[in-house]
Amino acid sequence: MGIEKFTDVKPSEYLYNPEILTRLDFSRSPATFSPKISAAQPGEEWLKVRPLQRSDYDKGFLQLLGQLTSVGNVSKKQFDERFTQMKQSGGYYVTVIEDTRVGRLIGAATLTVEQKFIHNCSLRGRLEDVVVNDTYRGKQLGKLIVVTVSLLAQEVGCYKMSLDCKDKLIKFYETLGYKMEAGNSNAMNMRFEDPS
Ligand SMILES: CC(=O)SCCNC(=O)CCNC(=O)[C@H](O)C(C)(C)COP(=O)(O)OP(=O)(O)OC[C@H]1O[C@@H](n2cnc3c(N)ncnc32)[C@H](O)[C@@H]1OP(=O)(O)O
Repeated sequence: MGIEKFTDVKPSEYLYNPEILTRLDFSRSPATFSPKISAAQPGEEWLKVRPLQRSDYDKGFLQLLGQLTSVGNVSKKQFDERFTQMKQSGGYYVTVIEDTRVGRLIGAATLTVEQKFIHNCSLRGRLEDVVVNDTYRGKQLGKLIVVTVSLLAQEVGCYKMSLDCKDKLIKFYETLGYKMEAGNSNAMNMRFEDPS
């Protein structure tokens, strides 16, 4: 298994430049992998970590997200339009793991990058929509996809990365370098209408 070259698909079909994934240094993460794996070398020949592609509509991307939350009935046209909008606006790093034996997506996580004026026009990352297909869980793929997008945040210049999660996942994220900050770890929401 070698470092992926990403030459099989036209660059325009990727949501972001895939080459950036080959540069991530997994030794910078506090996560422990046993055996050792990384985005470039995910441990099996048939596993590929890569940016979302336009054609992933047909590789079960929305069904995978359906294991995280309600997705609704998104048509191929809607998916295509959203993909184009995300690509044009930049700052959306939807990252997936594919089982190439079956051509299906089995893991996903998103880094979104907010542009700020504060902190000297800084960038802040948010970790969103983390999911691993239930038949593939417990094999380090959750850690792999979260560490991948967290290192990606650092690589693109974010000064911090934040997430919201259920209480039972706090330990999982702590092992990957996320911390509850005393007096500053409350998530609050104002809900408008149910989008699904
Ligand atoms: C920011 C957000 O998006 S939060 C939303 C997170 N996503 C979800 O809840 C969707 C449903 N759940 C999932 O998709 C998966 O269970 C994930 C992504 C949370 C974890 O994926 P997995 O591939 O099973 O994780 P992985 O095998 O890398 O597990 C890493 C460690 O976390 C622990 N862990 C994994 N899932 C959970 C869980 N739900 N609760 C507690 N601990 C967990 C594992 O026991 C493992 O511990 P170990 O390293 O000591 O053995």
